[in-house]
Amino acid sequence: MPDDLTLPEPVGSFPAAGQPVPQHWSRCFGCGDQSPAGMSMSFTAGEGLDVWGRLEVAPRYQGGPGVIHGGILSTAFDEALGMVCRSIVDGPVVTGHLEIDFARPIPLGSVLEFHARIDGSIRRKVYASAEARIVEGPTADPDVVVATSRGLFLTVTAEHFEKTKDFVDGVPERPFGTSSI
Ligand SMILES: CCCCCCCC(=O)SCCNC(=O)CCNC(=O)[C@H](O)C(C)(C)COP(=O)(O)OP(=O)(O)OC[C@H]1O[C@@H](n2cnc3c(N)ncnc32)[C@H](O)[C@@H]1OP(=O)(O)O
Repeated sequence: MPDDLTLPEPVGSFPAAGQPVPQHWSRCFGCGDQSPAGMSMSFTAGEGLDVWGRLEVAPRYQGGPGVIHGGILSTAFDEALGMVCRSIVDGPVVTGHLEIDFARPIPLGSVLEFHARIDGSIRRKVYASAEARIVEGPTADPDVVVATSRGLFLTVTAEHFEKTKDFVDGVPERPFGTSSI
């Protein structure tokens, strides 16, 4: 992480603490309510430049026997880190770099809570980090961090999605948020 990062003020469009952070795109696999095969993650604004996220670990997310697939967990972190970028960016962002540390097995049937925060930004780059805890399920322990993540997100303009908008899956009824097409 660069050592000349700054911590901007929150943007006016970001919800107040404790309020839901809306999906950024209804067809998003991570958070969209028009993505039937998706993960339906939900998010709440934190007290500062942070968000809380929730994922129910469905049986279809299985990787090894009885545990979440690492790619699913990575997707959840991608979503959580992208969501927290909305606290300081009033426009689309995309993932440039994503790191995950898998600390503990996560059984199917768990409910994961994610806490993501802004570490700083410079130019178009936003650095964010997050951790996950199991808050419901067979091995729930809110004091144990089961995985952590760091990511770099780049602000982009609407033109970023221009080349792919013809490939949108379905007709979105509710296009809104930072990466609406
Ligand atoms: C609310 C939103 C929630 C979203 C959740 C889900 C998010 C996603 O999954 S998005 C999908 C996955 N990501 C993508 O498809 C992005 C694909 N990649 C790209 O389009 C491009 O590489 C992109 C936009 C990231 C960067 O390209 P470009 O805009 O040309 O940036 P570029 O000018 O090269 O670099 C800008 C800066 O970022 C840095 N940078 C770019 N990529 C990286 C990288 N991978 N690692 C480190 N630094 C990088 C550059 O070094 C440069 O830094 P500096 O300002 O210090 O010179």
